[in-house]
Amino acid sequence: MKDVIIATKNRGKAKDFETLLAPYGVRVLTLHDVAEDLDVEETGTTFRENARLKAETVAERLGKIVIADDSGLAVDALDGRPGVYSARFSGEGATDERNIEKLLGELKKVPDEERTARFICVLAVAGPGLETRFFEGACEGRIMRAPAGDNGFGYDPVFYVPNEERTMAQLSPEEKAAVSHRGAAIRQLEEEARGLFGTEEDR
Ligand SMILES: O=P(O)(O)OP(=O)(O)OP(=O)(O)OC[C@H]1O[C@@H](n2cnc3c(O)ncnc32)[C@H](O)[C@@H]1O
Ligand SMILES: [Mg+2]
Repeated sequence: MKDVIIATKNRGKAKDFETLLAPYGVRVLTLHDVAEDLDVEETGTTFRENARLKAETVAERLGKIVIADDSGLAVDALDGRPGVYSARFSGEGATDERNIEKLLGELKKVPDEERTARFICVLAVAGPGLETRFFEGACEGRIMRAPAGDNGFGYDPVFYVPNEERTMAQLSPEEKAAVSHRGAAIRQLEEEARGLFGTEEDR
């Protein structure tokens, strides 16, 4: 079975990738499996810069092809915040719960029709002798007034997906894969980088 290395320590993201890559019959490995000690500082100011930093640092260390995911939530009423700072929105020791609490607090006075937002995902693929390539996906939605649903991670419980009439956390993993920013980015990658997950015969 072919291994696909995702340069992440986020177990929620890793689960998303397992669902997304299930059709390819590959095994998803994360930093927890291949380089637990490695902590890449996300010093960039764009998703692209941070995705590049994570992918290239880990690819260099391992001497293998690596995919990194830098993603986040852009809220229109907050001029695109928290954006690249989504994971660290509530500061030191941020958790998904505290990030959601801060977000709902900042949006308290924002009326329903102005609560539009999007999830953004940039994937970087890096490897020895390869020029790093980028693939992007987005998912449009609205920020709820209270969390709903237990699936997913991060801001999923407060991210309402209009076409599904539910929050991202109320979707099954397969349903999320079909509509999410991460799903869109992976499909882009699949289209442009055929063979990365193995040939037809390998599957
Ligand atoms: O850097 P790695 O180790 O991959 O893990 P991370 O959680 O720090 O990942 P990012 O730096 O890319 O920050 C992304 C944050 O954006 C949010 N986010 C991204 N994708 C999401 C999704 O599918 N559902 C909910 N929240 C998401 C969530 O808060 C993430 O922690
Ligand atoms: Mg991170």
